Amino acid sequence: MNNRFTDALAKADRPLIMEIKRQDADGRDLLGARGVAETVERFEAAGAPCLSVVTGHWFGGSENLLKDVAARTALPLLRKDFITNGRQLERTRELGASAVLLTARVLPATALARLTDRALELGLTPFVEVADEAEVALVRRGSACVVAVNNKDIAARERLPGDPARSRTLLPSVRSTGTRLPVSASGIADPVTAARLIDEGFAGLLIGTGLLRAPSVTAWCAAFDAARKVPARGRPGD
Ligand SMILES: O=P(O)(O)OC[C@@H](O)[C@@H](O)c1c[nH]c2ccccc12
Repeated sequence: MNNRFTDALAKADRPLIMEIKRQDADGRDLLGARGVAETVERFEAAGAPCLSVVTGHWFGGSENLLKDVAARTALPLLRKDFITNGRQLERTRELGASAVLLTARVLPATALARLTDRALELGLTPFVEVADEAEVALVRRGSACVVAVNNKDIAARERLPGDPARSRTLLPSVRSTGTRLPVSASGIADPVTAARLIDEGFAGLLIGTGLLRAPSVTAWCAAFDAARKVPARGRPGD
């Protein structure tokens, strides 16, 4: 099985899944003059272990964006979209991703189970996003998945601010799914909040807007490293 995404995240000193997203949920541009090429370079230079690419049209994404990013980097890629069928999973692999978002909030339980199995069959890591206890209970084959708590509400199209307290509350049950990679996702902009989530036991964080709007990704990461109680080993640039 292809575990490139999970291996890279598990080994990372700075376990930040940096996200490339064209627009926020209100249609405001997030890439600016930098465009895709420079954004990928900035994230790679900051030592990202893997990247997330939003192909969902709510956020200005497309399959071409994933193709474009895959052509520019060898880092493992997560595709973020609203996946509902097996054909989209096959396409995700063809486009060069090694992990795929499955959103518990928008999928019937049977579909979530079927898509988890199919993703694993195809060698894709399911990145299962949950927002409450009932959704955590739907996760299957957790030990083969990344299980991520979404701090924002996808049903409100992520227009409301995120609340990292949701991640804290759900961490014990997320762990009980068997995942070795609990992740906190969305609405994390401040490096000190990010550091606390890692100190509290999250194996990774998924950050889009916060890093895309940061004047310097390197400076953001330095502030994150400095705020961590357990320092990262052998950081790039040390
Ligand atoms: O930009 P943020 O607040 O850091 O959020 C990132 C990510 O979690 C968000 O883009 C996202 C969460 N669920 C999704 C579903 C589809 C597309 C995108 C998403």
